[in-house]
Amino acid sequence: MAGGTLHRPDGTDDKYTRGVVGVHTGSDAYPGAAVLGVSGAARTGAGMVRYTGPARDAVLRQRPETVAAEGRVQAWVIGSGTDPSSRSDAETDTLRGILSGGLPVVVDAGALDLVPVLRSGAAGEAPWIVTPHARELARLRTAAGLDPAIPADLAGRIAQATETAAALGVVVLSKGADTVVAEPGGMAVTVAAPTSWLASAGTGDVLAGCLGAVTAGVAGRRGRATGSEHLDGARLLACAATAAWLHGHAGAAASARLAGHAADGAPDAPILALDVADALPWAVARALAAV
Ligand SMILES: NC(=O)C1=CN([C@@H]2O[C@H](COP(=O)(O)OP(=O)(O)OC[C@H]3O[C@@H](n4cnc5c(N)ncnc54)[C@H](O)[C@@H]3O)[C@@H](O)[C@H]2O)[C@@H](O)CC1
Ligand SMILES: Nc1ncnc2c1ncn2[C@@H]1O[C@H](COP(=O)(O)OP(=O)(O)O)[C@@H](O)[C@H]1O
Repeated sequence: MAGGTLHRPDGTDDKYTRGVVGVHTGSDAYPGAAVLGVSGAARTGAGMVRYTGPARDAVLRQRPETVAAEGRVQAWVIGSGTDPSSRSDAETDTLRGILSGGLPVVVDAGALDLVPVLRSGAAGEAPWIVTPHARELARLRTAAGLDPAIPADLAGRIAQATETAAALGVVVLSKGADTVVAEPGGMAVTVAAPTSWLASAGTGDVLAGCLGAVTAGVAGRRGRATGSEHLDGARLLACAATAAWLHGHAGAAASARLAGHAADGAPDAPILALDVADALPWAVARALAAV
């Protein structure tokens, strides 16, 4: 699963070959989502996380290694912790600029509304991974002229994600206990979460950051190897599946750790989103050990 998408740095690497993630998320209403996404990206092993959104102070308090300045980026994360109904025109212009920049973009939560607007009638594919939960996917499908009904079973969710990916020309990561990833060419992968303690506020923000880091890393290494950092749908699908796996296993590891590996065998405990971010290095180590 992690073969080709994760990489143990060696003596030839620097922070740019390891991937720079640009995170433009959060708002006055939801600064925590920015902290969670930046933490998810940093803990997945990004070479650098740049943060360009409005929650700078909160982000730097939690993660002082974050670079809060514009500069080179290999993949973006946008939308987490934002509400399109209160977005300013200037902010919409900023998001449109990121989306039209040609780099991979993880599009979450409050930026999802821009995807059908920009992709309707557009030719080819865009290097974007949209990360809706069930209700956000229904909204996205309504805006794209597709049936918004939430499917009753996994087969229906796979068909729905595949259809959405083809219609919009983007990769779709449909969140839930089973995360379904589909790309515009028709390939789809399902990643089952090993724990449902993940169903708590903010874990999706951590996933978006984790996915940004995996994607930036793949783009950075591809750029060094081939001179082009472009990632097609199949590569973006592999990044998304890897991030879903890392996120799920980080959640399970955090849950087991917080249960204290109790002598009576109690295997798991509630987790918070930041616990998931903090356990991501363990999941990366486990995935790399399996390559
Ligand atoms: N600490 C923070 O700052 C956090 C900020 N968050 C942000 O809060 C904003 C609103 O997020 P919401 O997800 O509540 O927004 P939505 O407006 O999409 O969700 C609201 C409604 O959607 C339904 N819904 C939510 N998740 C669902 C699911 N998985 N399946 C089916 N229906 C579902 C529920 O009925 C809920 O009342 C987003 O921008 C998000 O990024 C959240 O991520 C939580 C943590
Ligand atoms: N029942 C569940 N079992 C396992 N994982 C779940 C379950 N429900 C949600 N998740 C995962 O938790 C995360 C929730 O993300 P999201 O709905 O965006 O929440 P938030 O916006 O609060 O971060 C996703 O990664 C999703 O796949």
